[in-house]
Amino acid sequence: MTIGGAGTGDGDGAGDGGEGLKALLPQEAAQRVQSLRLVEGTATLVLDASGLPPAGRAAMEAGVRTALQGAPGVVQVRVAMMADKALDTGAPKGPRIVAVGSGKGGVGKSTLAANLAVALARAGRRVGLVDADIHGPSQARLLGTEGRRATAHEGKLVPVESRWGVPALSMAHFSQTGQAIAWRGPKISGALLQLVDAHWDGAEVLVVDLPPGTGDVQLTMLQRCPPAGAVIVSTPQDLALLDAARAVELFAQSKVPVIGLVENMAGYVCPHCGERSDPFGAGGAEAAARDMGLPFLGRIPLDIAIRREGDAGTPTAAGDGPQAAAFAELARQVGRWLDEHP
Ligand SMILES: Nc1ncnc2c1ncn2[C@@H]1O[C@H](COP(=O)(O)OP(=O)(O)OP(=O)(O)O)[C@@H](O)[C@H]1O
Repeated sequence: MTIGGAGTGDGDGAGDGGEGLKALLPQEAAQRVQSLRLVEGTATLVLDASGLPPAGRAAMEAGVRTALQGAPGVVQVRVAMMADKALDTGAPKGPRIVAVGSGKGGVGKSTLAANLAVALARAGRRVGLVDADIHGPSQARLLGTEGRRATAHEGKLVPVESRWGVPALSMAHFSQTGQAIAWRGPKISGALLQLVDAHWDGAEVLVVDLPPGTGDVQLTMLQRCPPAGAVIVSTPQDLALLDAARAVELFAQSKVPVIGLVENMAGYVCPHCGERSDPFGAGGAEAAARDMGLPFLGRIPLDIAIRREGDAGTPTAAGDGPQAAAFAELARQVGRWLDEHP
């Protein structure tokens, strides 16, 4: 398990099958490689674009694509151009972003993002929520804003208010419930930027619920609106933890600090007697966090009430039970991290 490995440890920035490819790049691009990986036909590059004007960035990206197209083993090329925030005039300005990510789908990342946002708001923070899961949005349901439509004002979107003190934007606020959104590449990136660069007036934190994995949305986010930090969600099983390590690596390669790892569905709470058991084992995520040198932010149990309240649009964190307290504790840690990393 490596963190940042190829991009930060060995000095040449290439790894996981990327060494040979780096030699094919135009010299200036090769010097700016922060990480380069080739996994199952997809070459993923992160380049340092500090100081380059927009036209220079576009030209460098085009040069990289041309150089790698048709190279041995390469089916697809993904390029993220990272710029020093002070120099990046293209990045939307606004609240600080806390990205909530996972390596794998279905681990409860959206549930966690919604409850984290509500718990931060309850703790007195001004917070907004972006549902960056463009293909499978779920935040409108989780916050009880299904069927509501986002509006626009002076060319920017106006978030939809929820009952929980958390305004939100989701593709579900634009499409019919259940309608699939079959967008790809640039269209997805454009949608994400509009959701982030909206009228988040006065919000200090924007919780962004990322889709699972390491695709276009993640790369756009890292490139155009880099998060202040990331929270990674995993279930306790080994396989989920391996995927979580990949998500951690993506952020680490892009120099986005990982605030910590949260274990969701940790232990089962019996709805009848309230007793807790551990069908998937205990302590896996905490040990994985330790191995990766990351803070462990706590456990949220598998509790049928969390699913029921999520489906009903009344987030658990807005209530008073033990699970609300668990989300409050998570929010306290994330809030403290933000205060300590201004
Ligand atoms: N701690 C929990 N206890 C009980 N049910 C949970 C818990 N966390 C999430 N769930 C339920 O698990 C299902 C998946 O959760 P969620 O949609 O938040 O996952 P996700 O990782 O965002 O999934 P996707 O990758 O599909 O977006 C939902 O039905 C949700 O209500």
